[in-house]
Amino acid sequence: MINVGVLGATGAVGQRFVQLLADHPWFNLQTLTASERSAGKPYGKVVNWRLDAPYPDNVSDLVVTPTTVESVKDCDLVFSALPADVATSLETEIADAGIGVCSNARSHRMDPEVPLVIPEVNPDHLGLIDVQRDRGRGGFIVTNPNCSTIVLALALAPIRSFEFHDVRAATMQAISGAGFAGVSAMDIYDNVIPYIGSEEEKMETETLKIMGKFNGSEVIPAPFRVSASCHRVPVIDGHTIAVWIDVKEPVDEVKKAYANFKSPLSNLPLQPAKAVELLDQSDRPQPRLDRNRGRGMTVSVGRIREGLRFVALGHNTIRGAAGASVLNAELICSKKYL
Ligand SMILES: NC(=O)C1=CN([C@@H]2O[C@H](COP(=O)(O)OP(=O)(O)OC[C@H]3O[C@@H](n4cnc5c(N)ncnc54)[C@H](OP(=O)(O)O)[C@@H]3O)[C@@H](O)[C@H]2O)C=CC1
Ligand SMILES: N[C@@H](CC(=O)OP(=O)(O)O)C(=O)O
Repeated sequence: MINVGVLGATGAVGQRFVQLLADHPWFNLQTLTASERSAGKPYGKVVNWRLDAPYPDNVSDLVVTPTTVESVKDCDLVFSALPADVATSLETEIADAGIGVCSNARSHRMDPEVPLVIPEVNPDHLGLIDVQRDRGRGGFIVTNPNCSTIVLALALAPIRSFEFHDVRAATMQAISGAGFAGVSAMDIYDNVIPYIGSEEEKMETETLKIMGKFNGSEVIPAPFRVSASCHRVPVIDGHTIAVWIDVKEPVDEVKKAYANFKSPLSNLPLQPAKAVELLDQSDRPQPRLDRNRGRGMTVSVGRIREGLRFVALGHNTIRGAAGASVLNAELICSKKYL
């Protein structure tokens, strides 16, 4: 078993980590950190469990520690669900202290030596761990993408061998993406908010890094353009994206590419049977009906029409956050980086 901790374990993403790690076959969840407000008390006493999944009783007695390097010194690997302003320096210090960091935070995603990984799309980018180690780092930082970016990149993966230059995406993003205290009921009820700070820029840059080529020392970004428009909608979980892309192949051929898409992974505990699932019904995917496919790890694609146009959907705090990080960690272990 690999000893792991969760940084920011009481938050929206932190709780998802705890849910996914409490009974994980490879990882022994031994450390939970949060802010000074929560530190020193048993997790069961400070966490306000708000997931639609049972609370894992076996973590109740773990005493929450402050979020410091010292707190995680006995861990082999930590999962970070920290606010980005806290994550930036702390994740660096933890990795420099010899511990692996799988982070959800945006802080290091675009650092040239940090892999930004989706296991089914760019597993080879983990080679950047060697680049970090070659310059003397004992541990490593590996990141997963922004929650909208990961849905878009997985939806593009089955058609990446077709020629295209221009991807346009309009998101409809769930309120859980903003954290528990993120959007008030007065703001979101009966409403759509057509602005999510920096989200469009993240989709436009992260997608190109993920779908870029790793040449052994750096990632050369993919040569197409992404243009995004991001919107918050009154959905609890599940980000939906309408996509337009200048693929010239006929719809039937595109559908075949989705139907035939095979994940390159095998035997990772959290990998879904289908990373991308093509839905035939004319009114799918829908967040309430489709976000939990593959235990929240499957991205659903539907409404493929000439143009080329389609709709993609993924669970933003599972495939878009904690689940993405845990799958990255499983890949890291299977590649013997840990
Ligand atoms: N991949 C993705 O796209 C996604 C990434 N995220 C990212 O994940 C991170 C967490 O998001 P979310 O769970 O929504 O946030 P929350 O606000 O719900 O939770 C924040 C967590 O960090 C802790 N924390 C807050 N301030 C400090 C501090 N100064 N020092 C130590 N710990 C602190 C909190 O502890 P306490 O309870 O004690 O306050 C809590 O455990 C963010 O970086 C966010 O951007 C989020 C969603 C999707
Ligand atoms: N911005 C995302 C969640 C998030 O925190 O993203 P990031 O980790 O890229 O900052 C959302 O609102 O749904």
